Amino acid sequence: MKIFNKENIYKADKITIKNQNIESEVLMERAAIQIFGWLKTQLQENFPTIHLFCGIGNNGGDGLALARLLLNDGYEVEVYVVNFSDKRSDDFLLNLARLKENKLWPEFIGENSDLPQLPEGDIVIDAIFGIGLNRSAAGWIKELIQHINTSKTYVIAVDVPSGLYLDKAPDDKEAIVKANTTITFQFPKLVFFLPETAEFAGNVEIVDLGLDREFINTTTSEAFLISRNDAQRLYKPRAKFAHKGDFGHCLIVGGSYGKIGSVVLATKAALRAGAGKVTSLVPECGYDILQSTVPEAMVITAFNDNFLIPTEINFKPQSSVFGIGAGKGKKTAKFLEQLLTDAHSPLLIDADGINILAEHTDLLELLPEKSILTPHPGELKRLLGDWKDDFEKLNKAKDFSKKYKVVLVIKGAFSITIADDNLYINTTGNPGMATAGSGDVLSGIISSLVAQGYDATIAAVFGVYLHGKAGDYAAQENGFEFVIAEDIVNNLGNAYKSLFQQHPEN
Ligand SMILES: NC(=O)C1=CN([C@@H]2O[C@H](COP(=O)(O)OP(=O)(O)OC[C@H]3O[C@@H](n4cnc5c(N)ncnc54)[C@H](O)[C@@H]3O)[C@@H](O)[C@H]2O)[C@@H](O)CC1
Ligand SMILES: Nc1ncnc2c1ncn2[C@@H]1O[C@H](COP(=O)(O)OP(=O)(O)O)[C@@H](O)[C@H]1O
Ligand SMILES: [K+]
Repeated sequence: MKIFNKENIYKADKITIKNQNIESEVLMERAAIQIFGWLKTQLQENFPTIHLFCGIGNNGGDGLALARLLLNDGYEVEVYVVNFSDKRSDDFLLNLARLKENKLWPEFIGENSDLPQLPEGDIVIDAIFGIGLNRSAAGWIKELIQHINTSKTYVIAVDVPSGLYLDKAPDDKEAIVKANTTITFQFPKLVFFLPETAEFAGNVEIVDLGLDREFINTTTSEAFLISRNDAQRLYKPRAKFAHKGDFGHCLIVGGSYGKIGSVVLATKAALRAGAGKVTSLVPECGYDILQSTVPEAMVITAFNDNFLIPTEINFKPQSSVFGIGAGKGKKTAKFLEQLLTDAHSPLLIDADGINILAEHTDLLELLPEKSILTPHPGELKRLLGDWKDDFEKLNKAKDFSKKYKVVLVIKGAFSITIADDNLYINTTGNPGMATAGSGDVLSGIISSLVAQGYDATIAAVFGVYLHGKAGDYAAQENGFEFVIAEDIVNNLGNAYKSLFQQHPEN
């Protein structure tokens, strides 16, 4: 699903109004109807008091239209106009008049007003600012936002939590509504998925306003949210007469004394994700372990007991992983240099492989095009240096990916894959996956997809999706704490199957 920037969201509005030959207030009504429908479904037979805080732009207009729909359906509503300027939008004024026709006169609050009581258990609708925010909320508006945030109400943000910018980092985090749920219109917004700002949006619901399809389809965007529909399109079905040679040979290079388990996990993951053949290359101390825990894999060893040293590889894999559990000793770094120099296919570099690159930056120039790096934020920092906020981090990561022609996967909740100036944000996964070895599983999956012929960017995007989905299945039965990395491997089958189930279980 495309994530549009602010400019294109406004354009989509304009073009829809023109092509559907409607007034702008029709879109506002659609927006309000969608939120009303969502709220009604959630509340079922409950009728808590609903406090609606409406600004004076179109976000406020949405709030006023919603207040009318709720009122006419028998809900108890308290409507406040957050009266920060006299530049009211036309559709705000229209909906204010409609509300008054329905005999509801909102309370206007300003600099010297008392802040309304917000009893525990009530609902707050935040329609103060939407995408039109152009500076931080300050003064009494900030106080009002803090009043909402400290109340024990359930807060639903209309389109965007008020105070959050769409295209830059917040300059005052105290001046942003912390929503429990954000109901956003037509397009997901990037800031809802970035580590520093996701907490303000809470659960994100995307509702359809029927905006112009052709404009949406033909307008390019830099960022995409990857959900099931998107992942489904990436899947390559298997031919009836396929044989193992069709699904590539994946080489997993890693491990050191005490860290052979990482290679076991990645090897199993590569096999379960569908690679035709997998060979693992480990120091000699790993030989017996791998042969007994993963009999399906072939094993070769470096001529050293406890860590990897330069070793000749006498076959040409379709993909390779380097770095998991490898340590970053001098000889191991030399081996990475050898692999990079001799590479015939893209490499996936993870963990200590990334740490070696960060310490020997001359090796970066040797990365084969379309190689994949999968850092967690700590490893990314070693590679790129520090950043001041999420936007700077993404820009640095994009520059890096362009400079070295590689795919970067920034791991975490909502992992982000960066390639060719595009960002792909993953939606699967859960905190149960914050457990040792889950990154090793991801490396195995992505590299397996590359071996099977998936393009590197697609392998990364699809692999991250499947990994998260498998983690979701793993957590489903016994909760987050119980998940270990092996459970993610064991649920890969469920993750694949869920792509095509009519009603996936999660
Ligand atoms: N396609 C869509 O996405 C649709 C969007 N609509 C709504 O329209 C909203 C955008 O409306 P607007 O463009 O009117 O913008 P907003 O309603 O977000 O607010 C704009 C007003 O707030 C002022 N303002 C901004 N930051 C301020 C600050 N810190 N302190 C005081 N005043 C500040 C601006 O100068 C302007 O007057 C969307 O977020 C959404 O809620 C819907 O009405 C219909 C369709
Ligand atoms: N809270 C979370 N939500 C979703 N995914 C998560 C979460 N925490 C971790 N993960 C995923 O688990 C994996 C952890 O990888 P990593 O940090 O390299 O762990 P390790 O080095 O122990 O294998 C990543 O793919 C990451 O996206
Ligand atoms: K809002």
